[in-house]
Amino acid sequence: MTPTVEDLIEAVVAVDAGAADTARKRHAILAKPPGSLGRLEDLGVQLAAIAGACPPPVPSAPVVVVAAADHGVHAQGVSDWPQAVTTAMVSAIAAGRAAVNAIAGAVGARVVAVDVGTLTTSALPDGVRDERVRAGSADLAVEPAMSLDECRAAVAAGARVAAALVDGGADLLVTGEVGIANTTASACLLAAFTGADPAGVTGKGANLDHSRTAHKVDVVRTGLARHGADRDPLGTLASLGGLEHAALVGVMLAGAAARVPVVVDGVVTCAAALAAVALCPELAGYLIPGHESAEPGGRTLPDRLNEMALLDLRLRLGEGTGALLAVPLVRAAARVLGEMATLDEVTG
Ligand SMILES: Cc1cc2ncn([C@H]3O[C@H](COP(=O)(O)O)[C@@H](O)[C@H]3O)c2cc1C
Ligand SMILES: O=C(O)c1cccnc1
Repeated sequence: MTPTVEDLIEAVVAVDAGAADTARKRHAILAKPPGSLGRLEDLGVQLAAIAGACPPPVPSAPVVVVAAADHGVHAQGVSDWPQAVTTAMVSAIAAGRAAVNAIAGAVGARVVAVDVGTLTTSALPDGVRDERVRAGSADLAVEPAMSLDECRAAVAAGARVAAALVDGGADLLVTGEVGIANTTASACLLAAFTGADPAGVTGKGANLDHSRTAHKVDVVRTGLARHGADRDPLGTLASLGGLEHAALVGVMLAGAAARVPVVVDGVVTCAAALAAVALCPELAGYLIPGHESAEPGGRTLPDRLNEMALLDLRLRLGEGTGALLAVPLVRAAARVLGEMATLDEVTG
């Protein structure tokens, strides 16, 4: 039976403060000046807290889940790309030819594409999981992007995929997405969940012409105004988010429920992460901000987690590319705790 959103939230337990403490103490006695591995030390502590063990396991089977969906808000002229590009990119990913595939290959991660709601009605390419809830979300500027039931179905779809991957041995989940116009929906979620002014979290996405960025901000304002301020997190996600955002919320919740770390990518996955943390505050301990997107909302999740992102490479693509590049850092942080000698051991 597919778990409900409430079941998923309930299944996430707080990370282990005792294991975190053990990791902090270990860092203090390893053969290095205490604190000298900086952000990597905090990451090691987080991995220990997630696993409930120090040293934490070194992830050996990372999987990037690329959730794909189309967006009705495209009708407002917020992206310079036709919606057909979403489906084209799903095919490219299935064929192993997208940026996410190249980078996943470089860091030893598996790529799993999940179609939660493209406009395509024909058969999906081999290897793409068909979890389509509906053919694209509605235009958030004029009506709720999804019904609550559709939103719940998309969360459940993502959770199903993540649970199956973890059952199959995945020990690090990496979030990715494609969906033309999804930076508009993301800006709505970022503004709704942080209280930021839309102008501060809305950017050019996939190179929207500069002259139309102000219009994109207006569309985000319209969506926020139409949605109302007093909705609960699931209502906010349904009204303003995309099907891929909802599916990624499910991936994050199911990953955390299985005590698997989840690496978050750029602004689109950050928007999903903020929705997920609003639904389930305990989830925050399982999220690793992989990189800081060059989009204006790039700092929202790191700020919410009170932690710097692992990388800043001026990336602004999505697909999971930035989060994947952080995978070697996650492995390194675990290896430091598991493999280094103590200062006493080396000085005899
Ligand atoms: C060829 C291509 C490949 C992509 N891969 C990721 N995105 C990224 O850009 C899109 C969001 O930007 P906007 O909101 O401006 O439409 C999403 O598909 C996102 O994953 C792409 C965009 C394009 C054009
Ligand atoms: O940071 C991102 O996730 C991003 C930026 C631009 C376009 N698509 C995604």
